[in-house]
Order: sequence, then structure tokens, then C-alpha cells
Amino acid sequence: MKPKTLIIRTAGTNCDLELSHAFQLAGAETETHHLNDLIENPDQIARFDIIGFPGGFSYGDDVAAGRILANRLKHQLLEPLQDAVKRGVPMIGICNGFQVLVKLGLLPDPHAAVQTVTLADNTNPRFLDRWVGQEVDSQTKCIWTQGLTSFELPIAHGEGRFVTENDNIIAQLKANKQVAIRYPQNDNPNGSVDNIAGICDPTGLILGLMPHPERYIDATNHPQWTRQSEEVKSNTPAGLQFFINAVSYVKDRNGATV
Ligand SMILES: NC(=O)CC[C@H](N)C(=O)O
Repeated sequence: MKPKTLIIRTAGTNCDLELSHAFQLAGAETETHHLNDLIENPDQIARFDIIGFPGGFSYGDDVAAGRILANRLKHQLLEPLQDAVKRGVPMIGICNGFQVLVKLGLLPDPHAAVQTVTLADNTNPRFLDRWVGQEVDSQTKCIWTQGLTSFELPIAHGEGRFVTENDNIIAQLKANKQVAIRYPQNDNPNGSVDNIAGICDPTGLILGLMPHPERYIDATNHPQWTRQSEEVKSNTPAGLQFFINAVSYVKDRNGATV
């Protein structure tokens, strides 16, 4: 059976269709649910093997990107989400989804569930929409980035500058191998500390990242695809690999039951 993926959307979410498509290509079944539906029936979260928090402009980025959705989740759905964490459900928060996960406190440590990091305004305070290099930290525990090293993904954000409450937090993230992805040293688009583009929780199951892997699921998504070699074009696109990794993880772990 295919792993069941829950995609959580609300007013202003705009990457849910692409995220669902990426998971389906990777071999998962998907259901997209509105936040209000989940708040009414929180028990249904227990049916899912993977959870995705898509990108977009939830609640119009009012107050700060992801803040309102994070507060609604924190006050109305934290318990079923933490139950999912305890069940070892892989989760991914992309862009606005990453902003939500850190403001909700599911990252960097879902058990503490307090906010210690954030995505602040880009240093050059503009919305950035372009492809950027990505480098996977060779030490990372992240299950989503297994087998990936360096590649490119699109970014599209105004509030993507990763910062931590203090220097201890960054030292802890490094010591626990929670830094998953960085921008190249010479092309940090938003001023993130230590060039960080994505982090995971201490188990490696929950990933949050600013770039959009769901926008690179076919060779033709890449802006240079017509100039790429046949070999590069026939490789699994790096973005799709994230979803394949999570689906394989769940299948391997659950063996014949999923
Ligand atoms: N693509 C996104 O999810 C954008 C996130 C958020 N709206 C920002 O601009 O930072």
C-alpha cells in the first residue's frame, strides 16, 4: 500500500497542488485538508504516514509570514501533531511551511515546542524569486536529503533569513547534525546565518526549508534544461528525490504493512 500523506492548507496557501503532485509522483497517496476541517476532526491526523506543510502566503503574511497559521496550529492542533511526531511521522515544511514549523516550535525541537529560531526579512528587503545552489550537509540526520549532495532549487520568498535566538542554538543545531541544507558560501540570497537554507529536528524526520523541492520534479522544470546533457536530464530531479526518500523511508520502516 502507498504511504498516506496529509497536506495542510488554509487561506493563502498556494503550493498545495504542487506538493501533492510531487508526493504522488514519488509513490504516495495524498489528501489535502483545510485547517478548519482538521480542527473539527483532529482524530483524522492519526490516519497519515507523512505530513506536508506547503508554501504560500497563509493569512496574507499578516503580522509575520506563517505567524497566524502557526498560532492556530499551536492552540488548536498541537496535541495531534505531537502525537504524529511520537509515531515517527516524517514531516516537511516548505517556505511558508518552514516559517510555520519554526513559529509553532515543531522545529528545531518538536518535543520542546518553543520558538528559538525564525525566518526574518531578507537582508535586501525584497521578494526573491530565482534558482539558487543548495548543498546538503554531509553530516545531517535528515532523511529527506539522503543521497543528495549539491544541486539547485528555486526560492521564492520575502522572509527567508534564517536566524537563531542566540549563538548556543546554532552550536546545538550543528552538534546535533540538524543543519540539513545550506546555500553556497558565495550565493547566500537572504543573509541566513551560516548560509542555512533548511534544518531538521534531532531525529531527522522533520525537515523545514526555504527552497522549493516540489518545483523541481521534472527535468524540464530547470531553467537550463535545454542545455543540459542527456545524462543530467535522465537523472531523478533533485526536488523529486526528497519525496522519494520520505516515501521509501515509510515503506521500509513499515515493511509489508504500508
Ligand atoms: N513561497 C512561499 O511560501 C513564500 C513564503 C512567504 N510568503 C514569504 O514571502 O516569505
